[in-house]
Amino acid sequence: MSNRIAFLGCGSMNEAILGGLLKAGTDPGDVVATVRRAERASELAGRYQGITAIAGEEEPDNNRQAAKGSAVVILGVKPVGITDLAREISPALSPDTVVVSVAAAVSIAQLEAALPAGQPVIRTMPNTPAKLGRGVVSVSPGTHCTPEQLQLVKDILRGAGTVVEVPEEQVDALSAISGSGPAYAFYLAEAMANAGEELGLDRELSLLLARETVAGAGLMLAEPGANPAALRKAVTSPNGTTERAIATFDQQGIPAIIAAGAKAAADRAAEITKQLG
Ligand SMILES: NC(=O)C1=CN([C@@H]2O[C@H](COP(=O)(O)OP(=O)(O)OC[C@H]3O[C@@H](n4cnc5c(N)ncnc54)[C@H](O)[C@@H]3O)[C@@H](O)[C@H]2O)C=CC1
Ligand SMILES: O=C(O)[C@@H]1CCC=N1
Repeated sequence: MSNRIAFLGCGSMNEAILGGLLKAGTDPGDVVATVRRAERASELAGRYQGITAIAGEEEPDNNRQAAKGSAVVILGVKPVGITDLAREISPALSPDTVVVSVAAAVSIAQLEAALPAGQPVIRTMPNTPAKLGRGVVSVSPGTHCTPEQLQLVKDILRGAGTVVEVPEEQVDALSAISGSGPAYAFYLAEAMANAGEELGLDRELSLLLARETVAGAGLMLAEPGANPAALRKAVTSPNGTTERAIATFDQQGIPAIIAAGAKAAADRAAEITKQLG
């Protein structure tokens, strides 16, 4: 078996994983990516020198070509298209190719039903900081995935960030925190930038302050053993300005609002799973 990794459907998420893996030292010669449009294939091939990118509008069997002979294929299309893609590549898969899905809400059972009997499958839930090697990626092995195959995929995904193994029942909850979570952090930065403007700062300055502050705080959180509550307390002088801000957030119910948002994300995943039935 080769070392080849195929990224089928290389949009935001699969490109982020691909970027993280290359940054961590994966040989670009071992990477093949498929997309729909030729323009996007050229963009990827230009950005990541040495990979192969094949556009469906030029080579309609691009996904099968890429899957054939690959050790691992990573399905990165939208949930609604993923079982069709699995069926499409089935004739090109060797029995020991590990099929990895990054799709939210698509169950291992749904994936396995669309693939040849006995095909090893791993359901994952990554996030976009994978691009910098700072993502979180969950793995949940399917029925036919051996411990060695799971280890191989964990070792590969480590290039994208922290790998955690979770039972499939926990993926929707995990997705509501780490899968969607980067968007929550960016949303906070947007809201802070707007707040600064309302306080009279220039738009550009306010955006710079918000970006650098959220990024700097993120780096502190990334230090080993970091505790968000302790870090927050270190900024909060007794009877000072931060204390007043946090008290206002608490009074206005921000923690409950965040919990409600996360629950809505997890509920939506369950709803999509049912719809895809
Ligand atoms: N964007 C994110 O932060 C995260 C996304 N995901 C999952 O990743 C998957 C993809 O999401 P995004 O990357 O955001 O979407 P996207 O739309 O950016 O990427 C999908 C890509 O697949 C291509 N594509 C569609 N059908 C194709 C086919 N038959 N053959 C080849 N290429 C095809 C599209 O042209 C597009 O470039 C979804 O299933 C989503 O649930 C999971 C975690 C986080
Ligand atoms: O919004 C979504 O459905 C995907 C899954 C987690 C992040 N993005």
